[in-house]
Amino acid sequence: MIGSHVIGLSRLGFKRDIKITLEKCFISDKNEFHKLKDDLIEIKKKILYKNWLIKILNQITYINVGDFSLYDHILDNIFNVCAVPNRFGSSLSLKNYFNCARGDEANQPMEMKKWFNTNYHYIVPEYNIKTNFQYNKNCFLRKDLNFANIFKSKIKLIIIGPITLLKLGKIKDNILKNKLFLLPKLLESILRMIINLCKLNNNIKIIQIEEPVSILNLSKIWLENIKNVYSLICLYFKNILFTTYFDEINKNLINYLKDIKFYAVHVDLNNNQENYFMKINLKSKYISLGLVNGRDIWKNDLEKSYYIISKFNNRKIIISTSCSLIHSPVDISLENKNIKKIKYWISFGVQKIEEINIINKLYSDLNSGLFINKKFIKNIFFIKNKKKSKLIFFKKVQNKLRKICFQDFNFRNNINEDVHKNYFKKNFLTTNIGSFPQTRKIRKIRSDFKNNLIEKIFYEKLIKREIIYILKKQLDYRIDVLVHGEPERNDMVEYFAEIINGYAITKNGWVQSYGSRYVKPPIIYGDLFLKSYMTINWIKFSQKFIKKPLKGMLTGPLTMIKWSFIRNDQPFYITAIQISIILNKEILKLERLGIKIIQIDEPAIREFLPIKKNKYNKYFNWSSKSFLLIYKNLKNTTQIHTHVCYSDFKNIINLIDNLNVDVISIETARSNFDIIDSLKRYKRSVGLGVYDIHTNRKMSIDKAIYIIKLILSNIKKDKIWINPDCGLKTRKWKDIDKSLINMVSIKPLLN
Ligand code: MET
Ligand SMILES: [Zn+2]
Repeated sequence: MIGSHVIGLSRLGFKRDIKITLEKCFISDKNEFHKLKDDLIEIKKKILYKNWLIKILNQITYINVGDFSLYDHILDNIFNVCAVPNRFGSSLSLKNYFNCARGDEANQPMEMKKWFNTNYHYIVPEYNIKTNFQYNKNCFLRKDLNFANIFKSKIKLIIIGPITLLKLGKIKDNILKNKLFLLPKLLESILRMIINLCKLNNNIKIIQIEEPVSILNLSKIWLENIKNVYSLICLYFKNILFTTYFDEINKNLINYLKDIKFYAVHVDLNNNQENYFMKINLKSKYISLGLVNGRDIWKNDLEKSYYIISKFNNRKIIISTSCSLIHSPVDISLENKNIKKIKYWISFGVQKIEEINIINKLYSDLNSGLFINKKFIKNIFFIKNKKKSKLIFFKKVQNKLRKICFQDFNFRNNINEDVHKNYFKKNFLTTNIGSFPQTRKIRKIRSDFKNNLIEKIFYEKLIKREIIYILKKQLDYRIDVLVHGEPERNDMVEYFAEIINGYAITKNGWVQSYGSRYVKPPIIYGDLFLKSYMTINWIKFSQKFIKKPLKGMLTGPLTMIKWSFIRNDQPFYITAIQISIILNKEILKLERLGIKIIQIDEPAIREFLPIKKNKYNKYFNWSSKSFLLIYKNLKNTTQIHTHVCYSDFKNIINLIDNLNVDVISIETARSNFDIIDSLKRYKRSVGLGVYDIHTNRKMSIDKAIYIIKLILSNIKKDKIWINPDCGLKTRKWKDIDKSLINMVSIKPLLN
């Protein structure tokens, strides 16, 4: 058998075992915390134990220590080297670890950011001139290593490399000019840590140092430093597994690394990248092939994997997942009838580990017993079965796709601005982004209906009652353009996915988003088409009750894809176009109903941006095309809004411009000067998200006015709308009442 390993494993437990205790810890006082802590550690041990056992049962060469985290692995690594931000003091306790992640009475939490192009958020390290790295002798790794001794297995120690730890961090003072200044001390602490941990447990046979920043554009000075750091590390340690994932390693970096004697270099073969990696010439003894995709949910095509391996026949190889399995749900065997029809095409985390075992056996001994051959044959069967399944291909959809031509992309070139102005004559129009508080009552109505406890008619009656309440509230606040409030939607993507054919919803397919927050992305498995209209019923009803304009509310194709698991048998953009065709039908129906404004949310538009700059244009091209298709045959008098949930749109301002929407609503509550600058180039209307809905604090009138006045230097007042910076579903009525009154009250102060 050749060697095998798994880059990382899910930390949720099979049934989100850790969530409840974790969340209790977040809100507990000192005494309670003390008691809860022991429970938490017990749960963690159970999860670790199961994770190790799965690997052992599947004959994976190494069990992992260092891939578990109670909140986030970057935060763990910050604690490993004592880089706690000053405002949280120097304590390395678990309580302080949670304080850093969640904030405490006095301090803002550390920032979170999306982990490369995934939906996982990591905690952003903070540095300043005084950051004093040291090896934390009580780091979590130590305890986990002790515990791992119950198995006598070979251990793979996992840490985040010093370059990634620095590069992803933020400088928090005005003195430190260059993060690389901190590198020597950081490197020293990491070396000390590895030496100490290896002394502690001599089952550590291999050290996975993750440097995902290797896929980014790196300046010469960073490249030189990576070379120096790893030359030194590999001088001390002969068993370093240099680990990259998500994309190709930066070409220039390969030159810098070519003489370093790594034990192995791990590469992600997820996107047909084998040809790229076949050619790279590194001195590592082994190449670790990330064959089993850690980011999708499809069965590995074992035949294809075998073929890829054969291309590397001049190298010594180890077999692995492309990246950590935290991006994939835990175990398909927990699924019930919801995805019964497609279950045999799917692999979640546990099944992916089994696949590594099969690939390994296949490769090592083609004549291995009947058992494995059986699994291989079964795999070939299911892969073939999927390729021609009637569940996937629908002639009607395929025909529509084939017929799409240039004229179908409505560029909205001849928008009549005067018509738009005639509907809404005032400057600084106010509106909302869509959702309103999801009260316990609303959730119960939905879950009762789902569990067949109430009839459809009754369910609709109850939801309509909620809509009326939300509409009345907005009239009280004197909002100009109203929304129905989305009480029928749990999660916006899941809501639409339930209605669209070709989508499946899992029961337990949870994936960590951050800390104790998990998401359950629906699965797109086949051609997408509508079973019925998706929003019309609710909008039609709402419209009857008000004279003021009502905004229709849809989710765009990019978000529908990015927040789902998608097909691996066709490119993204084909799936996007299928969604756009559906949205087109819906939007035309809304127009026919007399809805004059329609919002198509695209909160994931930025997350989709490829990692490599040279892929930006391709993304801009297909994503804007799919958006323009939604407007096919739409009148130019219907006003289109979109909403994105972040302010950092420096790199995508051109893309947003190409969507040809009339109004884009963005987050400005935590505004910085970057947005104001970016807006200089933007010629259309902008909805300013002046109310920060991510905290339960009341909206500040002064701050909002200050920001709007700054923005007025770049955008005319008849192009400015005022709104919260996202939907209000996570807020309570008592929080939003005052804030929305405040929001409307700033209008007269601006005119
Ligand atoms: C994550 S963006 C959310 C937009 C959606 N319309 C809402 O208001 O909830
Ligand atoms: Zn949003």
